[in-house]
Amino acid sequence: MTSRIAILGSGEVGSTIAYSLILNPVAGEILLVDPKEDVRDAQVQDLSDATFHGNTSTQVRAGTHKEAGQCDIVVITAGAAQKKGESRTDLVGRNLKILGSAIEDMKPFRDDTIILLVSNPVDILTYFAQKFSGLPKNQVFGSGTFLDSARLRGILAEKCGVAASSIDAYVLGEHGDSQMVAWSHASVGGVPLELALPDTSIDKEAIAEDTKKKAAAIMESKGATAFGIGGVAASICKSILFDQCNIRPISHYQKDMDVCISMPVVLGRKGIVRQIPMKLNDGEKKEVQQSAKSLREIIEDVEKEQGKDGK
Ligand SMILES: NC(=O)C1=CN([C@@H]2O[C@H](COP(=O)(O)OP(=O)(O)OC[C@H]3O[C@@H](n4cnc5c(N)ncnc54)[C@H](O)[C@@H]3O)[C@@H](O)[C@H]2O)C=CC1
Ligand SMILES: CC(=O)C(=O)O
Repeated sequence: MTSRIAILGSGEVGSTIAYSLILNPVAGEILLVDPKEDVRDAQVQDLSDATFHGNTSTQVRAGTHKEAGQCDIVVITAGAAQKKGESRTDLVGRNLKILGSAIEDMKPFRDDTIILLVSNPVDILTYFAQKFSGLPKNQVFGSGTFLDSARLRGILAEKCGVAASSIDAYVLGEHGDSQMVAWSHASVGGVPLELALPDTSIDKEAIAEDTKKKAAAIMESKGATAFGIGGVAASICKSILFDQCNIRPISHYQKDMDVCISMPVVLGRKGIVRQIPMKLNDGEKKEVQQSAKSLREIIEDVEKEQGKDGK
């Protein structure tokens, strides 16, 4: 059977994810779902023109929320993006409302549908998407700090003169201001960073800060980010549909803290197969807990304002 990916939101991010999925074919069909029908249809036409390069059999068409609920993967990019000076968490009120109504419109879901959250604040929306959808928690997760980790590797690669693909380094916690870098696990070619690059001076604090601020720096000049998340979301979809069992830092439910934050997991056809336990040092553990705490406070504020169900 043809695999199908629905993308909710056909704006900057949704259309770029669709484009990445066409260039690196992952699914037979991509459905774009957006209440702005004129924009959606124009994106379908434009993207269809990109399917003629001979390397893809992917079809793109407009779809409904109901059809999305029956797809293999639903990628949610619906909602507002940050304006200059706004943080991701400033979007919570606007985007939670959109998320709630979009999920109701998609019901009933196929039992094995996977929901990938991209809209911000992605960790908070992932938490509520799990509640709203009623799907198993391993099937509802967010792109989280996979994008930040890619940014970190890119910066490290440039500083060290090593290919980014040879660097293993994770940003964990919130996809946002309280994120942290798990330096104790950073390695180059499997060798701890300091051992592998003894002559390279690395200002870890500055690198972590540049990684965190990269989205804001891009937005300052071009108003939005899209290509990075386009590649990241398409790669997540590929890990799922091809059952690749890649290890990725993805936002998912943490029972002990009752939040969704990013830690490394194995990603396969059923979604999150399992978490990879990381032996963080005491300082890093504290940073992750602090990050989770800041998200828990936002969740509690939302629940206080809108009732326990967040709607
Ligand atoms: N997680 C990540 O790493 C990243 C997340 N983002 C987030 O992605 C989101 C989308 O950003 P852009 O595409 O730039 O915004 P955009 O404004 O270009 O597009 C959003 C689209 O969502 C549509 N929409 C609204 N309600 C909908 C519904 N119920 N169903 C389907 N579609 C609906 C709108 O009509 C609009 O076309 C933002 O929240 C942004 O912060 C952006 C970049 C990276
Ligand atoms: C906008 C956003 O979340 C990012 O580019 O990281």
